[in-house]
Amino acid sequence: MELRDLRKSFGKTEIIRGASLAVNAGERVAVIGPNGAGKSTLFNLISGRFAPTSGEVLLNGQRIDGKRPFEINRLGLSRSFQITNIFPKLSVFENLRCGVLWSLGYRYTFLKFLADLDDANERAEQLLEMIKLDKKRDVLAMNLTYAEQRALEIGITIAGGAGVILLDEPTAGMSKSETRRFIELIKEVTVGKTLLTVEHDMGVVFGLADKIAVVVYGEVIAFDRPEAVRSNQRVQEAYLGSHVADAQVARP
Ligand SMILES: Nc1ncnc2c1ncn2[C@@H]1O[C@H](COP(=O)(O)OP(=O)(O)OP(=O)(O)O)[C@@H](O)[C@H]1O
Repeated sequence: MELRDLRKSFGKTEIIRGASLAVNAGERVAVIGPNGAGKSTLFNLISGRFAPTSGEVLLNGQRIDGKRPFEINRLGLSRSFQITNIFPKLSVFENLRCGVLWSLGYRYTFLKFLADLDDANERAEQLLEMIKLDKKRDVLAMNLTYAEQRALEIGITIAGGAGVILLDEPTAGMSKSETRRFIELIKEVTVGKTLLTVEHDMGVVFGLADKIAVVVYGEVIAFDRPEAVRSNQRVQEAYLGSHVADAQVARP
């Protein structure tokens, strides 16, 4: 997955200001940066929610910028849409099956649907075990705990077998012990896949990431192994600068 001099303006304000990044297949990357730096906007550009103002996004060497989210999904990039994407009144198994069928391109093609239903059921059963919710197979999604719902969301995200997975703060709102377990789960289900997460929690960053991309004012100012990023002068200055700025804003 590669970004080349990516730019995005909202009105007259340039929010993404020439971001470049080359993520190798199979790497787990945490995208960090101060509030408002443009991390979510970058994810929106990669997943096709927004079209860039200029620059390129490549997936497996193919340009995907300007394509629609479902087209990008079919090309092998899947983004978690948080728990709003879960059907609360369907069971865990049914939610996963929907994820599988959607990824196979089903909408209302009923005959095709019936022919392939066995495969979808089998895949949904596999996913159920992968996200460790097999004991909750027939529980309605709305009756799961928060952490279980987030696990289900990951299951739906990986349902189609995409090679590149984007997760936006996957452990947000979890307790420390839930977070620890969840990091392990994410690692397990993304083995061999390329993973990008937007993350604020440094425990998650260092527990999960092979590499860290630091976004500041719409640019990737560092992209390296965690230890190297930690000692990077520019990163320290950017974080210190933003903390000082926050503290000044916070002062009455
Ligand atoms: N659709 C939009 N229209 C106008 N401005 C936007 C839009 N989306 C984001 N922005 C602006 O772009 C800037 C970057 O926002 P973004 O959400 O990408 O930052 P972030 O790094 O994800 O922040 P946080 O860590 O707080 O989630 C912000 O100033 C935000 O107000």
